[in-house]
Amino acid sequence: MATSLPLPALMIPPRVDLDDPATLVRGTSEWLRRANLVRGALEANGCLVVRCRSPMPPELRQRMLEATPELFSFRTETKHRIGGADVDGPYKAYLEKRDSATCRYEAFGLANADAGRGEEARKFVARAWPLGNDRFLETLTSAAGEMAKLARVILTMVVDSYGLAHRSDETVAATDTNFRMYRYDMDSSTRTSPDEQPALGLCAHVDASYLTILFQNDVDGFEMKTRDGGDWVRVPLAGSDSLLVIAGQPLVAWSNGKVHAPVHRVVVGGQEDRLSCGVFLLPRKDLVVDAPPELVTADAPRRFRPFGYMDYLKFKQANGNGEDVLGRFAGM
Ligand SMILES: O=C(O)CCC(=O)C(=O)O
Ligand SMILES: [Fe+2]
Repeated sequence: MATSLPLPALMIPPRVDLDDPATLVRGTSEWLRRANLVRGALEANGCLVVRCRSPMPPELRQRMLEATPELFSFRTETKHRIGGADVDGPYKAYLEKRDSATCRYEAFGLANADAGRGEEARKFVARAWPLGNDRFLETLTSAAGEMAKLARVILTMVVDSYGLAHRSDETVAATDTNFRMYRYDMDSSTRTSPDEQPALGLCAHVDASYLTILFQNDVDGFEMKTRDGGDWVRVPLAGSDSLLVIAGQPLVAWSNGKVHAPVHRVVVGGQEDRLSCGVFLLPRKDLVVDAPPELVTADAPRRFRPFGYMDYLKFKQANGNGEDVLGRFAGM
């Protein structure tokens, strides 16, 4: 007989309406009001939902999610070839984790799909479909590009909201993006039986991005810890016109500890694959991550030493994914 599964408490993140950031004019009181809401949410629990139909329309999300199963249906060797050369750091070009009871997902990553003339996306699609797949290419280029745009708008809002509008452009310019597509696989070999506990799809971790923005199909499973600790809480699906925004540790360091980067994980256990996509807005590889002098004051003494982003990634890879990793690496 099926046992009832313990359901985690729900955590409803604050929602901020950024329905069309293009109509939000930087520097206006309306821009600043919403920027303050975004920053407040990132400081409180490192997490918010943004309502956004442009630049990332629901229709494009839908198209992207519908396109990914075809990509995941290639043979494993082909998937590694499609992924291309591994990029440095945690965001591998193609990653498969299904070997243990603790993780079961696979993901494709695409660095800077929005840069230049979309060369990276074109190469990616050509590796998968040597004869071309214009529809997939268009979907991938648009989705990755629009998500990157949105992530940069949100980072601009955060920096502006600290009263540091004069630093926003340089901060945002010194970023890379990585667009990722995930499948939490519920195929017959890994499917949980009805009386089995839900399994971890993605282990508990903190993100190595400034910001991560996610959307998914209608299979939930995203769980996090709030700033005050305690049990895991489940974040409900954001809804078809909304996206989930999470802060990562580089933003904690940049904000001198004001922003919180939540530990989060994905729990799966239903009968249906969970598909998700997201953009990671990352400090550029050569960047020294440091809090701006305005955020280091007598009342808020320096929390972290300046550090090279790549050095942080290497440390994180070697020393685990926990919340304490930034403090151990760069804490003062
Ligand atoms: O798939 C998801 O919803 C979460 C992915 C995630 O947390 C990550 O890759 O860092
Ligand atoms: Fe994450």
